[in-house]
Amino acid sequence: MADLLTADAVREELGGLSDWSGDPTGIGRTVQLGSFPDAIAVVDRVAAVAEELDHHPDIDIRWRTLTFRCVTHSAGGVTHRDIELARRIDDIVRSAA
Ligand SMILES: C[C@H](O)[C@H](O)[C@H]1CNC2=NC(N)=NC(=O)C2=N1
Repeated sequence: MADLLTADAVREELGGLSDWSGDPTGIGRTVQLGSFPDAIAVVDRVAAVAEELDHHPDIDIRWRTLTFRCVTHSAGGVTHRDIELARRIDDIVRSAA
């Protein structure tokens, strides 16, 4: 489960995550919400999912723009846990947009 994905595997997974970019050192996406409270609400929902998965994204908050970065810190790179977290973040962003 904590196995590092190869560069090819990361590229392949990114093919199914059209808003994400990255490489084996990490994947990320940026999203702009309608307001600062809307952005914080998304962060709050992502926090709940991160706790559920016991896997946490790095989050940069700038007014209503959020940047998520997913990397498995303990493994030192991207694993399937990051891909799953990215999909769950997309679900939340989609329902907030
Ligand atoms: C003990 C617990 O599993 C951890 O320390 C988790 C928590 N969330 C985590 N999130 C991420 N992104 N990488 C980790 O290595 C990590 N470790």
